[in-house]
Amino acid sequence: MSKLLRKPNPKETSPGVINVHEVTSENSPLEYVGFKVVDLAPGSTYKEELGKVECCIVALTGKITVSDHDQVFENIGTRESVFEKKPTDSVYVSNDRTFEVKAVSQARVVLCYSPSYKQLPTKLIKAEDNGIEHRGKYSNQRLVHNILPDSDPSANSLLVVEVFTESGNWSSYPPHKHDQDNLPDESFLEESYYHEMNPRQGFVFQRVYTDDRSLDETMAVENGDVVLVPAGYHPVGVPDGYESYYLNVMAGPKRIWKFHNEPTHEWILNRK
Ligand SMILES: O=C(O)C[C@@H](O)[C@H](O)C(=O)CO
Repeated sequence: MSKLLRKPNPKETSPGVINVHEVTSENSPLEYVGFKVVDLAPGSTYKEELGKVECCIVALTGKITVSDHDQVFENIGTRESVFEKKPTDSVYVSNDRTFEVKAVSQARVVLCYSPSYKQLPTKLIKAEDNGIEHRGKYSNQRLVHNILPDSDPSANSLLVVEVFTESGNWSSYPPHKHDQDNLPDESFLEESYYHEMNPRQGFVFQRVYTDDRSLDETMAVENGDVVLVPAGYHPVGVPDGYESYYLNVMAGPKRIWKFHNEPTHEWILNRK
């Protein structure tokens, strides 16, 4: 059984609030990245008191109202399905605060966590503030929405990005890693992948492997699964006929995304 692949495990934690995934440092190999997926029925409320962690609340689908008890962000969220391929709204809440998420409509919310000690202002990250990038060529094309990139100083550790990969294409490819705290050449960042596919019966393949192959897992990933990347290269391949979506959370000791491509495959980038 894979140590890195997590299947949805829905549990109702309060009326209308279903915890679909929960990745913590206690139940995973990750120390810097925590992650939850929560489904909310209309009118239901998820509440949380943050300790020494910061949180980025992503309105994945549906409409929500978020409050940190000082500010209220009403009716945020822009899409019914991630495959509308438009950016969505998120809210950054710093350590030692409490927050509430109330569902205006049926909603799926992603909560991204990382340890944090210096309190920062709560911030609404509007859909229109997401940086949009088209990366790659040939069968290596993907669309990226940068929700919390390292160029945005709103968080202490968290980096959050969503990636759409077309049918028959590859992403997080050529294989790259960020598992050495060796700046300026490479940063150490753990990573989580929350996956969806369109149509939903699809699957993708993700391999997570280190140079010495002490970690080498190739996973068949289905709709709603989470893949953990404590270290190593982590490419994703998408079969013909299916589109792939994933949301990445990255965090580590320094908030810099500096990756290292696997040298044997770097030629992929240099094709004319
Ligand atoms: O460009 C991509 O294919 C997405 C990846 O960069 C992904 O966000 C990742 O692997 C981050 O390290």
